[in-house]
Amino acid sequence: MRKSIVAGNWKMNGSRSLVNEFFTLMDGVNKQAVEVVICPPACFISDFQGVDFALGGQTMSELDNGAHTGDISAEMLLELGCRYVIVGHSERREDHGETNDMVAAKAAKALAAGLTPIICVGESLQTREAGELESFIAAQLDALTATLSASQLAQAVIAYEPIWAIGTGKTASPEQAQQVHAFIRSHLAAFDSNAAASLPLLYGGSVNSANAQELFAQTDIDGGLIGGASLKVDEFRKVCQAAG
Ligand SMILES: O=C(CO)COP(=O)(O)O
Repeated sequence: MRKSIVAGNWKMNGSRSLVNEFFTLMDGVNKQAVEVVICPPACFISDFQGVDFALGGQTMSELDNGAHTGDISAEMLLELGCRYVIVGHSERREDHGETNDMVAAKAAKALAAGLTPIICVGESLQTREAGELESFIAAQLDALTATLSASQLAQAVIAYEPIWAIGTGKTASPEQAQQVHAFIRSHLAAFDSNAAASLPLLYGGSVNSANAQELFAQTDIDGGLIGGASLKVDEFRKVCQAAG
């Protein structure tokens, strides 16, 4: 049985008062059935001390330390109590020029340090309409399998986030999402069938309490990576409940 995971990516949103509202998040959520993760801006991570859900960073450096202004290391995230870190979000790829190889290096560094990377992949509308969806995602996955061992891959999480569905209110249909998740799993199976079968695959892109249940019910969808709907505690709790 693969683990169900619902991760909230706050992006560059939130405040200390929003953090305080999230101390009740797990009321009525079945903790045995779903692993809940909040990835706030790094400056708020330590304000979550004592919560009964997991914490994650939104990005990290592939380097250990040094003269890299503004960056944060795996060790620092661990020291703040994180167990997860998002790597390769399309917004990082676009805003900060992160390449497939850089994302793979970050994932490898996270795993070596003992963090679970939530590795994001996903295509733009232009790529999808050009019929290049599978080759585009295959290239993103191939960079990972060129860098990670099979046992490392088995400890990672992959999130499929079609760029055209992020923050647009335009969710992939459950069938569209399932189709890509099945492709990801079968592509990774050529590298290592055990890792491909056991790896949690999350869907992200305009998930909310109204559509979560149907998405999470798909065979190869093991939970979600949630943006906008993770900023309201009542709404996010319902999304977590839909996975458990
Ligand atoms: O990018 C996302 C999560 O990482 C998805 O964002 P939305 O849920 O706001 O579409």
